[in-house]
Amino acid sequence: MKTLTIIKPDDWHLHLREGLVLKNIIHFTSEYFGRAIVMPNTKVPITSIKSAISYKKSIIEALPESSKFKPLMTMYLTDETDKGELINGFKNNVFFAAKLYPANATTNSSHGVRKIENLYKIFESMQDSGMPLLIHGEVTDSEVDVFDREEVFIDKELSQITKRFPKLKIVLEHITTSYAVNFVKENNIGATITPHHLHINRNAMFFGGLNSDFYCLPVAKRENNRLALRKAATSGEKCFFLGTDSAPHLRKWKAFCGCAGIFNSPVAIESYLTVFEEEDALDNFEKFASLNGPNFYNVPPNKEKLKLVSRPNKIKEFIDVIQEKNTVGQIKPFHAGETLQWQVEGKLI
Ligand SMILES: NC(=O)N[C@@H](CC(=O)O)C(=O)O
Ligand SMILES: [Zn+2]
Ligand SMILES: [Zn+2]
Repeated sequence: MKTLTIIKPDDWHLHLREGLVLKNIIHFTSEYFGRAIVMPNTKVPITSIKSAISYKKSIIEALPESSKFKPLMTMYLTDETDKGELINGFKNNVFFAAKLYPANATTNSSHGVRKIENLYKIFESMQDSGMPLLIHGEVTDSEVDVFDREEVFIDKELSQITKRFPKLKIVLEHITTSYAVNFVKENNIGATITPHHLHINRNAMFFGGLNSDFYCLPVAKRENNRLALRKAATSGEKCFFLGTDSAPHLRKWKAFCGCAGIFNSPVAIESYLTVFEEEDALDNFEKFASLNGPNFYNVPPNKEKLKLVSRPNKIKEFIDVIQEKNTVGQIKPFHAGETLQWQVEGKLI
């Protein structure tokens, strides 16, 4: 039996949600990842030190007993963001980073930023204090084709930001195109890559009829882009690191409104590993999962290890959301019903 032991990974882009969903899903991340950057697009977004502290407290209370998992909090930038609040929160270790959602670009982003230029003063202070800027990189103009929104964002917005703020620590989140891969490499910024964008191309959304299970934002693109992402992720290059963008939506909502987001935390490590094995790059997995992120963010890698075993691993069709022993909802995980060939030692889903 093939095994692989790596330094425990971190998830540099994660949605934990709140309340019952948070309580039911957090263990999928907290058991197998040392830290995670928690996205601030909760129903009422995390826009202040106070709300970040209380959200962090609810996450810690939801953790399994004696868990050492560390949630890293982010502040949701809006047109009204107060620079003092942001930088103070960073200097006092409340915020690990700031998150930029162009208004209405994705799930729960209606409070996002309408004119990015208006944030330039804030970016200057972030650059001075070393605070990372995490970006959902898509324009929202209705004239721009949904499949072109990442590229247009890079040309219209990101290239301006990198030019004006060359020392600002920027992560382009969940990249989906070869254009983004090249931009990241050439401009000294970082990027997260999700498991689903390594496995599916845009055909998946039309598999067996309109299929919202594979709908996320940015949407998966053409096959040539998927191949470029696989090459980037498995290259071991320092600018690319693990960020699952695991984004749970209850089945009833997903089926009803087709909301954007794929829930992959129950299978993320196994899903990535499948890709690394297929690309004959298992040797680079630890870099992508456990070393490149800490290197980018200037934090030490985790001390613990994680053992991965090559054996058939059948993934459940649904993860139940349980309240006082009753199933009150379900969430479909990525790879539902498939059998993967890797498993984190001791994990059953
Ligand atoms: N990726 C998604 O499709 N959805 C995310 C938001 C995001 O990361 O853009 C969500 O919060 O559901
Ligand atoms: Zn996003
Ligand atoms: Zn996300």
